[in-house]
Order: sequence, then C-alpha cells, then structure tokens
Amino acid sequence: MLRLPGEPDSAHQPHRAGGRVHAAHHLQPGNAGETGLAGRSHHRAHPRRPRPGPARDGAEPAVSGEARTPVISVRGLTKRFGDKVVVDGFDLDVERGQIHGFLGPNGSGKTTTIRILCGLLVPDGGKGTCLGYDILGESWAIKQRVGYMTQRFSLYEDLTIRENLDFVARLHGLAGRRAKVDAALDRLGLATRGDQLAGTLSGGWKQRLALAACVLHEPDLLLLDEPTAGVDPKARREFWDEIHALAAGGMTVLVSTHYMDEAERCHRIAYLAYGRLLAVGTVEEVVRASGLSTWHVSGPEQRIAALARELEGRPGVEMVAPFGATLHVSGADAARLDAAIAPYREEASLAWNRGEPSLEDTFIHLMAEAADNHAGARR
Ligand SMILES: Nc1ncnc2c1ncn2[C@@H]1O[C@H](COP(=O)(O)OP(=O)(O)OP(=O)(O)O)[C@@H](O)[C@H]1O
Repeated sequence: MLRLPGEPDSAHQPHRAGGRVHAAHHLQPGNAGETGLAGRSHHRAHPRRPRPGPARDGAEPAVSGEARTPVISVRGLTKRFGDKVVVDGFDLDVERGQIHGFLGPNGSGKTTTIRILCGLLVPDGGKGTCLGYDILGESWAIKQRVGYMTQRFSLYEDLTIRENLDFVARLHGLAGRRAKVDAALDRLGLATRGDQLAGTLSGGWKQRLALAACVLHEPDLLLLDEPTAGVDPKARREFWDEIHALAAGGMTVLVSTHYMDEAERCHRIAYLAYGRLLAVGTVEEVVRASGLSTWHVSGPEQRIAALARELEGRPGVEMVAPFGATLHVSGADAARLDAAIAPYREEASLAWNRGEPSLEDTFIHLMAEAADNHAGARR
C-alpha cells in the first residue's frame, strides 16, 4: 500500500495479502510505499550531522556542543480518534545519541505519538520538528531518515533472512546492496544462516532481524515500538546491547517498552497515561520527583501475608507489594505513611528498613494520580 507524504493514516492495522503480512505503515521492510515512492536512489534529505561520542549504558551519552541539538522537539501534540483524545498536549525533547524510553499503560498513546513523530499520522494540534524537519510540512523528509520497527513482526516469513534484507535494501534503493546485506548478516551473527526462512527463527532472532532491517539504510533516528515484547531475557539483553551499540555510533533511539529493566537501560524516559506526559527525565529523576516514601518490611511468611492485608487501605498507605518474604509499603505523604506503620514498628518478628521506591512503584503511583485527575473527564 502506498502512502503519500503527509497522508493521514487510515489503516491502523496491517493488511494481509496472499498470506503475507504487510504493515502498511512500517518504514522497515516496511514502508514499502514510502521507499517505493522514493523509488530513486537513496538520497539523503540532509547531510548526515556529526555523531556524538560513545554512550555509556544507563548514563547520559557523551554528547558535545553541536550534537546537543534536539533530534525530536515537539510541543502540544494532540491527536483525536473520534471524540477520544489519545494524545493530549504532548511535549518532548530528545537529544542526539540518546536512548529515550517511552512508557505507559496499554492505550496511553505511545504508538500514536511515535507515528506522529515519524510523519505517518498528522496531529490535530501541536507543532515541532523531528531531525530538524517540521513534523507537519516535511514528513516526507523525516521518513527518509527514520527506521521504524512496529510492534508486529512485519518481515516476510516465507522469504529467507537474506531475501528479506535484500528486499529492504532494494526498497531503500541502497547502493552496494549485496555488501550491505552481507554486513548486516555478519553483524547479526547469521552469516551462515542467510538461506533460512525468516518464519523459522525464534522470537528473539526475528526481532534482531527486524532491527537489522530497520537500520540497513543507516537512519539517524530509530523508533522502536515494544521491540522485545514476549522475548526471553537473554534475547532481550542481546537486543538491548545492539541498541546501545547503535546509540554509541550516534543513532538516536526512541523505544517504547513495558519492561522496567529496559526502562533502566535508557538515558532518559518519558511516562504517559491517558495521552498525557506525566514524567520525563532520567530514571533517578523520575523516581525522585514522584515524592514517594517506601518502607521494606520482612518477617515470617504468614505474618507478612497478614500484614499486607492489614496495611492495605490504611490512610497514608498507597501501595503494598510483596517481593518474596518482604513487603514494599509506599505512600506519597511520608508523615502519614510513618503514622500508618507506627503500630507495627515495634513488632519483634518484623524488620523495618527505609527503602527506595522502585520505578514500577513510581509508575503505579503516577497512574493512580492520573486516574484521579482524569476521573469524569471525557477521554
Ligand atoms: N487508527 C485508530 N483509530 C481509532 N483509534 C485508535 C487508532 N489508533 C489508536 N487508537 C486508539 O488510541 C488509543 C491509544 O492507542 P496507542 O496504540 O497509541 O496506545 P499505546 O500506548 O501504544 O498502547 P499499547 O501499549 O497497548 O501498545 C487506544 O485507545 C487505541 O485504541
């Protein structure tokens, strides 16, 4: 399916043809329409800009002066589907070479925002730039320089690994196609398995292949929509090592995820709920800004289970979460939380320690606050 620059997205779901899945919107093997339209040789819409120095895993990337130009800078993005506001006054700045995590509950507007950023959806309000191009008027140029990996595996399962990569290279009109495909296979560690059907790969390998396809044209910005959903921990770790290697080479990455360990591997994160940005910053900044206080209490298993029930719902106690034989007890008002647990502090079988709220605690707290604020609001 061809999509013209700036054309609104009418097909949210990929369509099937001849048993193959075609993600109408993807820019990986994906945006066949886009690249097909480009049809021409792969030309850069703008000269490649300087890339920053290597990023350290989990730390701010080492970026110098000019490289600090934002790759994404948007203000007030708004998108409605019918009478439902799914992206609501969204602001974001992402610097070059950063891995920026995008988190939020199902339906919070992450995919919709990603699709606006790469020019596949036209927002109803707001403005901004992506890779220095206007997201409203220059989506065509943005599409050329972005790699977008959709939630659904959208390569051809009945083509081999090599054929898939070759197909993507053709779509992008890449010069030196064979060498680029060989290099991608090498990098993937699949040089000897190029003739294997993509459909026979495990989930983790499929995702790595999809990532390789996404970066074949060396985009400046990589948009990854839940790329490791359902993938086992080892494969997820390898996938993230690859993301870090790409960022160290200067690629900027915006990645949506539901996994807390993945959020912690990002330089910065943004948390959305009901289409609104509720928190943004490093993991430490987001946790600190939540203002949550947390106690960890451990003791005999049965006592801990009973204590969880007793604490649940007490004024000042927002969350009670068991982790094995330890409970994490949190609340936003430290004095009220302390008062709530005071009757139990002297109990001989219990050991109380002040703890750090986890990122998960922080998100649940943010979500609960957002639900309160939005109760009754028309979404
Ligand atoms: N093309 C569309 N037409 C109508 N509604 C849509 C369309 N695309 C998304 N939505 C709705 O917009 C809301 C936000 O969806 P979106 O996919 O952006 O959320 P998400 O945060 O990515 O969710 P998930 O984590 O489940 O992927 C959802 O309620 C979804 O059903």
